[in-house]
Formats: sequence, structure tokens, C-alpha cells
Amino acid sequence: MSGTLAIEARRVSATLGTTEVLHGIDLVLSSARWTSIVGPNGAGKSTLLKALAGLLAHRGEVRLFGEAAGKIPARIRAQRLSWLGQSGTGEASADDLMVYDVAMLGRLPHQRWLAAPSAADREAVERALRSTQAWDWRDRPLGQLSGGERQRVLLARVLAVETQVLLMDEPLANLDPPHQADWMQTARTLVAQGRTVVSVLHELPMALAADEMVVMDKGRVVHHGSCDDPTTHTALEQVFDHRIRVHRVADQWIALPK
Ligand SMILES: Nc1ncnc2c1ncn2[C@@H]1O[C@H](COP(=O)(O)OP(=O)(O)OP(=O)(O)O)[C@@H](O)[C@H]1O
Repeated sequence: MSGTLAIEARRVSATLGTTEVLHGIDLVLSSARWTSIVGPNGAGKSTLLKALAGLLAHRGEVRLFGEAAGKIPARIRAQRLSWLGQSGTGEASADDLMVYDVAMLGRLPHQRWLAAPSAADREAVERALRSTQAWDWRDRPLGQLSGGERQRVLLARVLAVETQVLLMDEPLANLDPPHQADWMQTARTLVAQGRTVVSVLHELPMALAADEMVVMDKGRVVHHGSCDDPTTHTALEQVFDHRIRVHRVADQWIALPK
């Protein structure tokens, strides 16, 4: 799959309320790459991610592996693309569910109507919960977990779907530094398996560890390039009004306040 196009957005615009917040986005993301989406608050990052996920009405076209995303039946699309919302928005209704059952929800696209989970479903859920070190809480209600613990369960649910494309909005929210590093390792492992990871990130050093960066401002993509490319660093500095500077430290890119 590497080198094929995972996601194409053509002239994608979206209006929230009465305000157009995405203005004709053109974006092509190759498969087997990790792309970070960055930009100031309100730039339209979450809105773009939702449009790519098919969760938001928009104008223009989104294609998933060459197929018009809107024409792919919802269940098939859910087998190909999984989505983690910002800080688990909309998850409050899951508070009474056990952690294991929350992760099992990720397997719904693979299950027949009212069928019991298969051995493959149970294996995928265990793998996912172990990979975010959430397995030990499997019998606890989601609502009793801390913010970071909860985020690790929601990450596990996304991983349990085992899709080709994973879209994650601020996946590092509430995670402590070791678990942020674990998430980065997970993203790299997924990419090594040929999967495509797209993550909205505010943590710029982590975002700069991706393969590619999409820089957004005011509802537009102002730059898309390799995280190692100096023009990407310039775009990043510009979009944050030159209040940050990208440096190379200990073999990685970091962004320091100026
Ligand atoms: N329901 C709404 N009606 C009108 N405008 C909205 C609505 N929801 C969001 N917006 C606006 O859309 C713009 C894009 O929001 P979005 O959440 O996509 O930004 P973001 O880049 O993800 O921001 P952040 O970094 O703060 O999470 C913002 O200016 C926001 O105020």
C-alpha cells in the first residue's frame, strides 16, 4: 500500500453555523505515512479531520483509497477508517461502561448484527488495551478513570478497529510524557505496518516527529511538507507569528518559544 494515495481532499469547504471555517482545502496524503496537522487555535484542524472522517457535511470531495468517501457504505468505511475525537468528546455516555466494553465498541464495524464478539474481536481488544497499558483496568467503569487513563482507553478503542487509516484529534491530550512517547512509538509501528496515521497535535516536538506536516491557518492549508524540510519549519514559525523557533536538539526537532 505504501506510496498509494490514502486520502485526497479536493476543494473541501465546510460551514459551521453561518460561518465558513474551511475554505477550499486541497490535500493529498499518501498511505503508510504519519502526518501531523498543526496550526493556531481555531485554524480549522478539527473541522478538517471531521470532514476527512466523513463526520461533517462539507462541499468538495474526499476520496479514500481512490473511492469517493461519501459513496462507501458506512460500515465498510468504518472498517477502513477510524477516528478519535478531541478529548473524547461525546464519550460521556460511555462513563458507565467497563473499559473492556468501551474498547470492544471499536470492533462493531467487524461484527454481525447482535453477534457475540468473535475470538478475533477479543484478541484485537486485548492487543489494543495492552498496547496503551490499559488492560489492567478492563473491569473498571470508564467514568472512574483519570483524564490520561481515559484517553489511553479511547486510544485503545481506535487501535482495536484495526483500520488502514487512523485519524486522531489531539491523541496526546492528558497523557504524561512516557505515554506520549508510547503513542509516538505506536504511530510509527502502525506506519511500519502500512497504515496511515493523521493526527492533530499541539505538542510541536511530537508533531515534528511525524513524516509529514500540514500547517493550517484561518481555514486553509498554508503548507504541506516533510517534517525535516526547512520550508516546513519556516511555515510553522510564520503561522505562530514567529513566537516559536524550530531547533535541532539531540537528533530531533523541537520548537522553543522566542
Ligand atoms: N458551531 C460552530 N459555529 C460557528 N463556528 C464554529 C462552530 N464550531 C467551531 N467554530 C469555529 O470554527 C473554527 C475552526 O474550529 P476548529 O475546532 O476546527 O479549530 P482547531 O484548529 O481545531 O482549533 P483548536 O486548536 O482550538 O482545537 C473556529 O474559529 C471555531 O470558532
